[in-house]
Amino acid sequence: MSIVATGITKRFGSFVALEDVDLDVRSGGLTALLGPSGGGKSTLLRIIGGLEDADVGSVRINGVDSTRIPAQRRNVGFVFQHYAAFKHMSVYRNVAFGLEIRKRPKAEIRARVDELLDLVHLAQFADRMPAQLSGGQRQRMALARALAVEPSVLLLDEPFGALDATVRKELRDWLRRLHDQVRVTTVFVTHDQQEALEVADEIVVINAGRIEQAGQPDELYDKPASDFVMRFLGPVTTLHGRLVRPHDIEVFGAAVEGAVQAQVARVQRVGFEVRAELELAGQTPWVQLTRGQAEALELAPGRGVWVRSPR
Ligand SMILES: Nc1ncnc2c1ncn2[C@@H]1O[C@H](COP(=O)(O)OP(=O)(O)OP(=O)(O)O)[C@@H](O)[C@H]1O
Repeated sequence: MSIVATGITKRFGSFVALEDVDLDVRSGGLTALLGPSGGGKSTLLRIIGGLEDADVGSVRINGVDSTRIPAQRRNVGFVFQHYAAFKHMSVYRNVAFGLEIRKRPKAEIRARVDELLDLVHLAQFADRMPAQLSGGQRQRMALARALAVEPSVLLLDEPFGALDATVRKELRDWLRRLHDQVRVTTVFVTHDQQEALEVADEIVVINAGRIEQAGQPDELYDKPASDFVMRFLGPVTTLHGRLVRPHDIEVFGAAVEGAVQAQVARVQRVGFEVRAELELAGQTPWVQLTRGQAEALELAPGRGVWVRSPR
């Protein structure tokens, strides 16, 4: 089920939240809307889902013009950062809810809910109440509930935003695997570039109401269309007046062709990597090396090295 949003403009009073935005999400993909806070990601997601109306523009879901179709009839599943579970219902009933109000046969509901609880690894918690789950388990329940009614598209707004770093990391791996299994067209909002790079097939970078660039993760990382995208997707430093990735700078212990001499100002170890701040003709670029590279170069403050910028 593809999603095509065309010429979307949305204002709140005189504030322009989205300006003439075009988005094309292919069927079965996992697409991240990535960008800084306030850029318009959630607004775009809400417009796709029908929770918000665009002032101008249209939304087509699987070829059908959905612009005027209310949210309940768009057949989309939503998961938000702070998921509103039914507190007085068990995990099982929370997941079954959408099917029960659609008056599906009991046996069918049971089979579907069991299958979903297996899928989100919550089968053993079916009888618990939401308050007895961890944050990560609750978000998995939310995913199961959203998937229960077989939505044509799944819209996730910072689904792991409220969880700590370790659980976030676990859930991203899990979401990737889950998506490989169910293949439902999914759009998720995140401001975390690592999350987008690890999980998404396609990343759409949104800033100040506009799309900066859309493409596959590697494409955006290797060929950013603007300094903004380059900065947003990973660490950068300036060498010879040009924005480059610190790990793309080559460092040598002796003069080689195309390299210029610099002096090591500071060396910092961060886990498995080493960052060295250099002094080079009044500039202070920094480079990122492996521990092995740093040891081979005997990197230490005051040492002279030769650096070559990436092509
Ligand atoms: N209902 C509203 N009324 C007024 N302004 C709004 C409304 N909803 C959103 N905005 C404004 O529109 C802009 C875009 O908001 P949006 O939530 O889409 O951004 P975002 O990129 O998702 O950011 P975040 O990650 O912080 O949620 C923000 O400046 C926000 O304050």
